[in-house]
Amino acid sequence: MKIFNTSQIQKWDAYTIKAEQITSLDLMERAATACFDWLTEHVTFHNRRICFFCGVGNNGGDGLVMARKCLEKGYAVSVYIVHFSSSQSEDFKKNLQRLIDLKATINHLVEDNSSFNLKESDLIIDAIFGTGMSRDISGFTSEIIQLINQTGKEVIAIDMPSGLSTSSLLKNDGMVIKASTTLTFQCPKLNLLLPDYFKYYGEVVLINIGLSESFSSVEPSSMFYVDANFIKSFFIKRKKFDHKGTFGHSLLIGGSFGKIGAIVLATKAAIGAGSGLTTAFIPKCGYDILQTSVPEAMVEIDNDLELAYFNYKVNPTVIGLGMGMGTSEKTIEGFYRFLKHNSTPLVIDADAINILSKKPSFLELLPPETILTPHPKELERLIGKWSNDYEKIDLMTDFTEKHNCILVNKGANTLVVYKKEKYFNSTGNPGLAKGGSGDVLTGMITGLLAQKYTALQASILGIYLHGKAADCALEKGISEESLTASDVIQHIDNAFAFFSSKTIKK
Ligand SMILES: NC(=O)C1=CN([C@@H]2O[C@H](COP(=O)(O)OP(=O)(O)OC[C@H]3O[C@@H](n4cnc5c(N)ncnc54)[C@H](OP(=O)(O)O)[C@@H]3O)[C@@H](O)[C@H]2O)[C@@H](O)CC1
Ligand SMILES: Nc1ncnc2c1ncn2[C@@H]1O[C@H](COP(=O)(O)OP(=O)(O)O)[C@@H](O)[C@H]1O
Ligand SMILES: [K+]
Repeated sequence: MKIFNTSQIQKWDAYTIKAEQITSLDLMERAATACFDWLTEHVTFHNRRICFFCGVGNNGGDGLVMARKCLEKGYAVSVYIVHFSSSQSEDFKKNLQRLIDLKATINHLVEDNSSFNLKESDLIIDAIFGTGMSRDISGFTSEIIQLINQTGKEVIAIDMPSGLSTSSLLKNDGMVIKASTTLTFQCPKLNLLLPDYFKYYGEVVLINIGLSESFSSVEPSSMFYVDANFIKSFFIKRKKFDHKGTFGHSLLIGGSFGKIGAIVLATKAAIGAGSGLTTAFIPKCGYDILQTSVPEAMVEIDNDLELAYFNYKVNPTVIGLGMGMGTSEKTIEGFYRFLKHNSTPLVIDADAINILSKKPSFLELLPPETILTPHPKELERLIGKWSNDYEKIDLMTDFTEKHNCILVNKGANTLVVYKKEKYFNSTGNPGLAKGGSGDVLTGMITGLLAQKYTALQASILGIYLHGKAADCALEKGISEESLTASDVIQHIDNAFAFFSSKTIKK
């Protein structure tokens, strides 16, 4: 799914209105009804008042429609109109009249009279500003936002938490509604994916309001939300006469004394992701462990306790390396010699990234489109510090352009950057925040790259399937707390089941 900015969203709304021959009022009714339906499924109305804080633009209009729907159901409702401007949108005015016709009590919040009283059990709906927020909020509107935040009550934001733009840096931290949930229309917005603003948007729910697909398929964007449909657009199904040679040979290089588990996990994950043949190249001390725990893999050995010579014999299609590798002098020297002679596509993780950070000259030796999978700390060592997410994305862009590589910044909504293109993951959960999860991801990406995927496709498919496998594990009853990296590997088949034609039901 493409990620659009405010002006593109406005164009999308207008295009849909024209294509479907509906009015903007109809579209507002549709959007607000979808939010109301979500509320009725997810919120308890018993012994509770729903307080709608509405601006005077179309976002406020959405709030008014929802308030009307609540009143029609007999729910307790209070409506507060925040008069931040003397001009009101036409659809706002029409919906205000419909609410007045229902004899609803409307509270008007203006510069000199902006106080309101909330009760303990009140639920707040934030419909002050949506995608039309175009400048810093000031005056009594900012006071209202601060007062709402101070109540500490549950807030559900409509489209955007008021005060947060769709896709520009927030200059005035603190002047934004802190929502526990944001019901955003049709597609995610950049600012609803960035870690910096999580404290404002909370859980993000995509509300389908039926905007025209023909618009989104032609409107250009360099930012994408990686969901199932996106994966389907390039997923390769297996054919009857395919054989193990069709799916490449993955070589996983890593491990050191005490960290053989990392390479075991990565090797299993490469096999689980569909690698045709898989070899692990490890220090001698891990030989029995690997042969016993991953009988499907071949094993070659290096020095006793750590990697030093990188003298494997196989001729792989792709190499994934760094997991549990350590950063001893001997390993660094061996890694350098390896890079000097290697031309096989690479997936680089963990200690191998740390070595590249220590020895930036090694970066020149990477083959084109090498995939690097740093977690935030490893990323910082590699590209330097950033003061906000926008700066981080700029630094990542520059780095990938300079070194012709792909960066996979791991975490919630893992971000893949390849030059101007940005891909945000939609799958995964905090159960993945545990040692070993990243080793599984590297193994999966390596196994996918060994097949017929491009480096960018393998990265995107890898992050999606990895997160999806973790989500499937939770659906099977495993808790976020107890989820292990091995559970993720065991559920890779469930993740594939969404795309693959033949699946095994567990
Ligand atoms: N279009 C459609 O068909 C549909 C739209 N939908 C809904 O509409 C929302 C977008 O509505 P919107 O464009 O009216 O913008 P909104 O966020 O309500 O605010 C606009 C007002 O705020 C003002 N303003 C801005 N910044 C300000 C500031 N800092 N301080 C003070 N004022 C400020 C701005 O003034 P201006 O910049 O024009 O001077 C203008 O008056 C969207 O999020 C969704 O909820 C859905 O119903 C689906 C169909
Ligand atoms: N809160 C979270 N939500 C979703 N995914 C997460 C979260 N925390 C971590 N992950 C995922 O778990 C993996 C952790 O990788 P990493 O930090 O390298 O772990 P390790 O090195 O211990 O294996 C990454 O794929 C990351 O995207
Ligand atoms: K809002």
